[in-house]
Amino acid sequence: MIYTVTLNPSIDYHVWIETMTEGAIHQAQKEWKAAGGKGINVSKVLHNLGSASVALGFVGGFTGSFIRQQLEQEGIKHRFIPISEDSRVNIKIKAERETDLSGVSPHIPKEALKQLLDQLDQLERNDFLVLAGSVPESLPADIYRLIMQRMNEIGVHVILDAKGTALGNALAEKPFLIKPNHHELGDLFGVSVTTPEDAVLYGRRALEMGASNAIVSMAGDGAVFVNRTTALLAQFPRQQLVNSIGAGDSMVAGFLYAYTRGQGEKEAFRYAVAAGSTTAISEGFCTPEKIQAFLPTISITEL
Ligand SMILES: Nc1ncnc2c1ncn2[C@@H]1O[C@H](COP(=O)(O)OP(=O)(O)O)[C@@H](O)[C@H]1O
Ligand SMILES: O=P(O)(O)OC[C@H]1O[C@](O)(COP(=O)(O)O)[C@@H](O)[C@@H]1O
Repeated sequence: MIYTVTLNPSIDYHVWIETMTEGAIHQAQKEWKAAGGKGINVSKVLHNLGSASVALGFVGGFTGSFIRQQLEQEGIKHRFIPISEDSRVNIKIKAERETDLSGVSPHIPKEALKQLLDQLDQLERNDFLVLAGSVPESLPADIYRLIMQRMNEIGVHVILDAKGTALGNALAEKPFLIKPNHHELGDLFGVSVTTPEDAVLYGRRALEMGASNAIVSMAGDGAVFVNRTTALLAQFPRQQLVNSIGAGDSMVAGFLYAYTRGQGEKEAFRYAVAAGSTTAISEGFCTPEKIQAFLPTISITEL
């Protein structure tokens, strides 16, 4: 079974305005509200592709009720732990460029964390667990590392999509896959990652620190896959970005979908890129049809 953990779910409030002017009152032209947070997005994309998963994490208040309801309406299984404070709202303003405003995280009580750890202790050998997104301040900063230590005892494969210290200190627990974007990978090593060659170099450093596989996404410039034996670059024809939200999460879901259906790393990587890109160039998340149409446009070369 595939499980996703979202420690900090959100309602993503997407709003379209013509021009953003500081200090002005803006009239929205269009809006769209979706249950979000990285693990939840991975569960949504897996569901679109026909793979079941169970979404775990903390939700609370009226915003938490919306998140639960939306997953239930879409037929996505969840075992969220209730908390008393409201889940956050993340605002995505689409004008000439996109501007994001992430809401304040709710407090996660110690008992709620214990409940999550108890749930995770029930996972079974060879399950896949996606740990994705930011860590609320009330949780230990090394929570992903602590969870992974427990998962390693069971034999669960962990996919980690995190940044900063939450990523850095969890690498030693040997995640099966990490998916930093090039900025996040650069931040980890205090450098700037701007070319595929940089992505291979620093992706390999992340492997030396413990990861088994790494996808380094580079937005419209493609993506790099590295493990101990291979380094691949995926490229595709440049297209107009429509929605960057959830593109990275779609990559994680795409890789997992293809890999758990027996595809090798190269084909799973190709599928991941097609999933990420079709989310990025259309409204709403990727679908199997859009992915199938995009796959032949991707070229994969060895670096
Ligand atoms: N303008 C674009 N055109 C096509 N694909 C894109 C574009 N922007 C992003 N993507 C796809 O989404 C993936 C993830 O985007 P990126 O911005 O690197 O990650 P994240 O969303 O995690 O920050 C990229 O590797 C690529 O496949
Ligand atoms: O937990 P974080 O890092 O604040 O990110 C949460 C945000 O990331 C998203 O999951 C989108 O992530 P990506 O664009 O990286 O795929 C949004 O749904 C959510 O608002």
